[in-house]
Amino acid sequence: MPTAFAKKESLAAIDKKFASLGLLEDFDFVLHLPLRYEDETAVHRIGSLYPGQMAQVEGIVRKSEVQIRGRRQLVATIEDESGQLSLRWLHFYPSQIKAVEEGRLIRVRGEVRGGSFWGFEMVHPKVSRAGAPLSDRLTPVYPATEGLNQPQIRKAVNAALARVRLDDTLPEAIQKKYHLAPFADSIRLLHNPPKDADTQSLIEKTHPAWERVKFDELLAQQLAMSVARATRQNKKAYAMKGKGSGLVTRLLAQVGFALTPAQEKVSREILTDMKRSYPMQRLLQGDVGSGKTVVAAIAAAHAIDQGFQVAIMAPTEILAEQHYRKLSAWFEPLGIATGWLAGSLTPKKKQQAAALVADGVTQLVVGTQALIQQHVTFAKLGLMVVDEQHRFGVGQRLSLARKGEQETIAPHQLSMSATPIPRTLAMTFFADLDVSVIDALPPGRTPVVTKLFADSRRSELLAHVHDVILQGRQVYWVCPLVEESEALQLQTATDTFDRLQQELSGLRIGLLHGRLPTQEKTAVMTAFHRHELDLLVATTVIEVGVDVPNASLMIIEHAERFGLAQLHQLRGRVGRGQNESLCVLLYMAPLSSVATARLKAMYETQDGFEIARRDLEQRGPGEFLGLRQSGMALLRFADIDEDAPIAEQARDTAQDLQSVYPEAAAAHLQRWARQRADLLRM
Ligand SMILES: Nc1ncnc2c1ncn2[C@@H]1O[C@H](COP(=O)(O)OP(=O)(O)OP(=O)(O)O)[C@@H](O)[C@H]1O
Repeated sequence: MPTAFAKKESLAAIDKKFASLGLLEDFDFVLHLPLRYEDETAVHRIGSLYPGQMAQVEGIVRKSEVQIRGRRQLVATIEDESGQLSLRWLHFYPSQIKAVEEGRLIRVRGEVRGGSFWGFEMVHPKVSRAGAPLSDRLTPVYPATEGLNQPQIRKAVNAALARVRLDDTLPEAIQKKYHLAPFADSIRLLHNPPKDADTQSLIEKTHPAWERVKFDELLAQQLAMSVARATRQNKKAYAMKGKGSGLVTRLLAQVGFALTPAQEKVSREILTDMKRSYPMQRLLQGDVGSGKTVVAAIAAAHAIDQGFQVAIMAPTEILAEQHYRKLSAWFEPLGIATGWLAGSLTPKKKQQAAALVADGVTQLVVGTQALIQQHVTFAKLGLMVVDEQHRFGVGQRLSLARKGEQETIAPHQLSMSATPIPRTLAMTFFADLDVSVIDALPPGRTPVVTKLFADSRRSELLAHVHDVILQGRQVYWVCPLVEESEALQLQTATDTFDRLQQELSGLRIGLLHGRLPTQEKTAVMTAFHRHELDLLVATTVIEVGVDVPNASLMIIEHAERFGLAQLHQLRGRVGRGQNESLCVLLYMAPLSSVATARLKAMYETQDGFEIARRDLEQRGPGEFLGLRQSGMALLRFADIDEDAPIAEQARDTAQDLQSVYPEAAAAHLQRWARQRADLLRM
């Protein structure tokens, strides 16, 4: 009896371990696909080994001894007719010493390392009897966890495979169209590769069976996004259809310029959304300096005019502060109560600001993520504008989504981004959003001239800086990016500042970097805005959104260290006024070919979409969209970079399925998205 009891106990413990891997139901096991495969189907010749290879060889033990080299270790050498291989164990039992006694013929398996003077070696290889029958198929290796071994997982997977039906969710027509392997065959093959399977393509995940699985996963993602969209359309929002008092018109008179046709078009799209009784979820894209702020202000004016509150959130205080400055200058004279809520406020001030928001006194509140903290409540939030949403972390985005959901009536949401996302990519990865694009710059902009300068021409450049400042303009000097170390980055910024103060004595120079206390940051930025500073030495904190039209010269030091999108954003800080502007990319020769291509792109074009296209070419969508850092890449099998073509097919298929085979779409989503629906929605 005690043994049976113990067995039962341990089964429960194993189930718990499986559960920790997300394996609860049969289908979870079915989709628990191998991480990789081990190839135990062949014995390699020692002479053919290469470093990094997982290999299996047979040979005679020529030498075997326990050595004390720093620590006690068992070292052996085996030999076949093609060469010799060293074996080493740092932990070993007496039985292992015996297993590699000199003169024995053994089989070993492990990773080939080294290539030193002594040749290749294997550390802690598995030893078995030479001449034992070879496996006739690849051995799957599954994602595991502490306390679960491969045979246990294999057994559980195969048991699940025997129980479930692996019906194909995809209609035959679709399978044919994209030459997809059947689902059931693919799954069985991946768990138990047959003898004649193409080993290489299984290991590299290019086998048709893998392609089918990736296709299905990406399809599920696409379907989930479109379900998210449908769900949103079933939610309630305030339909802002009233006539209002003409606040939008008064705002437009206040801003002092006429909208461009592009701004008019996107404003119309946004206002149309806000008149609907389900929440808007629109992404407003516009190249740097294209004038997104005024469009957000129009949306805000429309909501406020109908009695709603508006929140505008930006990822950094500098950016939020600037929005606040601009929007309050527009709205306050019109009698609209604006508020400011950011982390740097004293607790008391924060509380006061939050109380005014909660009471509905504040009509327009601007701030950072402090706006979505739990204790902040709104009397009647009608519109939430989020600038540069992709810069917020996943957690913040989730709480943003939830903030809306808590209310029975969700606010309309407008996201803004200065990263032009190529259309196919946007359709693939933001399929649940509507997208508006401001595709032309405001009039009267003189294009920024971009010049490449080798660092050796620095003194020439300093003379030019002097001239520009004497003409009453302002200058940005962007410090080199030091990605590896924030401390070093800071040091570089301070050094540059000190050096420029000497080189350009008599000029008013300020320093702005991420580590400054917020109040100082604000003070420096305000001084630059008011033209109390001539030159601003800055790190990339100024990358997004900073808008000082009088600044007409930008110098980017060590431009070769920056990414293309980043250079474009930085350059966008100048050329915002009437003055002719210049952006100087200072580089340190010699340049790598990638850096040359990047700088050349900057020199050749100013079109954000073209730059984005080239950036995408160089970096791939994962890096481009920042999905890796943001944790948005929630795919288990597909890779958004390598499998982008499959993602596009999946996107088209999702549309086909929903319109022609809605049942198949539902079944597919059910199969894949059961535990992931919450995450996929992001
Ligand atoms: N229609 C227009 N006519 C003239 N000037 C405009 C117009 N629209 C916007 N501007 C001005 O252009 C500048 C850039 O606008 P804004 O700051 O809104 O750009 P943005 O799209 O937010 O760019 P970024 O992403 O770089 O912050 C501002 O100084 C703004 O006042």
